[in-house]
Amino acid sequence: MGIGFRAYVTSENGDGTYSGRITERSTDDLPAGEVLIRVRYSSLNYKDALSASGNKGVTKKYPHTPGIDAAGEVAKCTDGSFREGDMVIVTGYDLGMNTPGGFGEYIRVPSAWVLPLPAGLTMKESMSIGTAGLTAALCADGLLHMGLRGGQIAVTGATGGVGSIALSILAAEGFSPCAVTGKPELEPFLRSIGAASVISSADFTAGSEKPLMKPMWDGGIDVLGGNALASMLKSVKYGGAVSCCGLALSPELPLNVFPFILRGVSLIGIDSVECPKDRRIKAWSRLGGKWKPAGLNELTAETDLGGLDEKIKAMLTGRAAGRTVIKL
Ligand SMILES: C=CC(=O)SCCNC(=O)CCNC(=O)[C@H](O)C(C)(C)COP(=O)(O)OP(=O)(O)OC[C@H]1O[C@@H](n2cnc3c(N)ncnc32)[C@H](O)[C@@H]1OP(=O)(O)O
Ligand SMILES: NC(=O)C1=CN([C@@H]2O[C@H](COP(=O)(O)OP(=O)(O)OC[C@H]3O[C@@H](n4cnc5c(N)ncnc54)[C@H](O)[C@@H]3O)[C@@H](O)[C@H]2O)C=CC1
Repeated sequence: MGIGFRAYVTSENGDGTYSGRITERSTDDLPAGEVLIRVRYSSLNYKDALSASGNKGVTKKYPHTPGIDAAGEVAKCTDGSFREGDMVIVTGYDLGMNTPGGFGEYIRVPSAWVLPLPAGLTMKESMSIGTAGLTAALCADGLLHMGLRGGQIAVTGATGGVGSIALSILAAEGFSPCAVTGKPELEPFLRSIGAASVISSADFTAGSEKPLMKPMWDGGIDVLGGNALASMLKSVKYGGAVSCCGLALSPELPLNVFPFILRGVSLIGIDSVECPKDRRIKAWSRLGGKWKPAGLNELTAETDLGGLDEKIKAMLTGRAAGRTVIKL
C-alpha cells in the first residue's frame, strides 16, 4: 500500500489560467523508478515558476507537481545503488518537468538521476545552491575552460539565483565580477556576495543598437538572453568568452556575427538539465568546497509549501532576489 503525502500541485483552471494547491497524494501515484526519496528540502528556480504557471515548453501535462530540485533520504531503492536512509540530491533531468518533482514530500526517480549529498553541504545548503548554483558553477567552469583567469566578468540577472551564486564563485576564483542589475537598491547585497562593481541594466545596454560596443569585459555570464546577451557579446574584449544559460528576458538573440569574427569572442552554451554525471559531480564537489558561497545563509529565504504562491509570483515579475528553499 502506498504512503500518503502532501504536494503542491498545479492544475489548469479551465479558462487558460493555472493555480497551485496543496493536495494529498499517494506514493502509488508516482511513476516507476528505482529510488523512492522522502524529500526534506526543495528549492525554487525560474523553471519551477514557468512550470507552476502553465508553460507548456516546460510541462506538457497538468495536474503536475513542480520542483526541479530535491534533497532527502532514500526510503526505498530497488537496484542496490543506495541504502535506505542515505542522504541524496536530485537536480534536473525530467524532475519537476513531466515527472512529479520536489514540491512533494516524496519523489520516485531512476537511480541514474540520484547523487549522494555532496561533501561539505547539509541538505538545506545543497538546495540553497540547487540547480541555480550548479548552473552558476558550470558557467564559471566554462570560462575557466576557455582560459580566462582574473579580469572583469559581467553577470546579468545578478540579484537572482544563478546570478548571485555566479558572483560568489567568480570572486572566489579571483575574478572581478561586475553585477548588472535593474535593482540599484540591492547594491549592498550584490557587493556582500562578491560583486567588485555594479552597473545598471540601462548603462550595460547603452549603445546596443550599434554593430559592436566599446570593449569592456574580459568575459560574461548571462541569464537573460535577448538584448542583454547581445549587448554582452558586443562589449566583450578581444578573445573573451560568455557563458549563456538563460532566457529570463527573452529566448531571442538579436545579434550579428561581428563579436565572433572581428574579436574572436566565444559563446559557451550551458545546460544543467542533461549535464553528464562526471561534470555534475565535479561541480558539486567544488560547490561543497572552494566555491561554497560564504553568504549562503544570507542569500537564502526559507518557506514551506504554503508560501510557494507568493514566491512564484515574485519570481515571474522579476522581484525575486537570492534563493528560496522549501522545507517539506
Ligand atoms: C533549469 C533549466 C532552465 O531553466 S532552461 C530554461 C527554461 N526552459 C524552457 O523555457 C523550456 C523551453 N522549451 C520550449 O519552450 C520548447 O520545448 C521549445 C520551444 C524549445 C521547442 O518547442 P516545440 O513546440 O518544438 O516542441 P515541444 O515538444 O517542446 O512542444 C510540445 C507542445 O508544447 C507547446 N509549447 C512548446 N513550447 C511552448 C511554450 N513556450 N509556451 C506554450 N506552449 C509551448 C508546443 O506548441 C507543443 O504543443 P502541442 O499542442 O503538443 O502541439
Ligand atoms: N541552462 C540551464 O541549465 C539553466 C538555465 N536557467 C535559466 O537562467 C535564468 C535565471 O534563473 P534563476 O536564477 O533561477 O532565476 P531568478 O528569478 O532567481 O533570477 C532571474 C534574475 O533576472 C532578473 N530578471 C528577470 N526578468 C528580467 C527582465 N525581463 N529583465 C531584466 N532582468 C530580469 C531578475 O530580477 C533576477 O535578478 C532563467 O532564464 C532560467 O531558465 C537556470 C538554471 C539552469
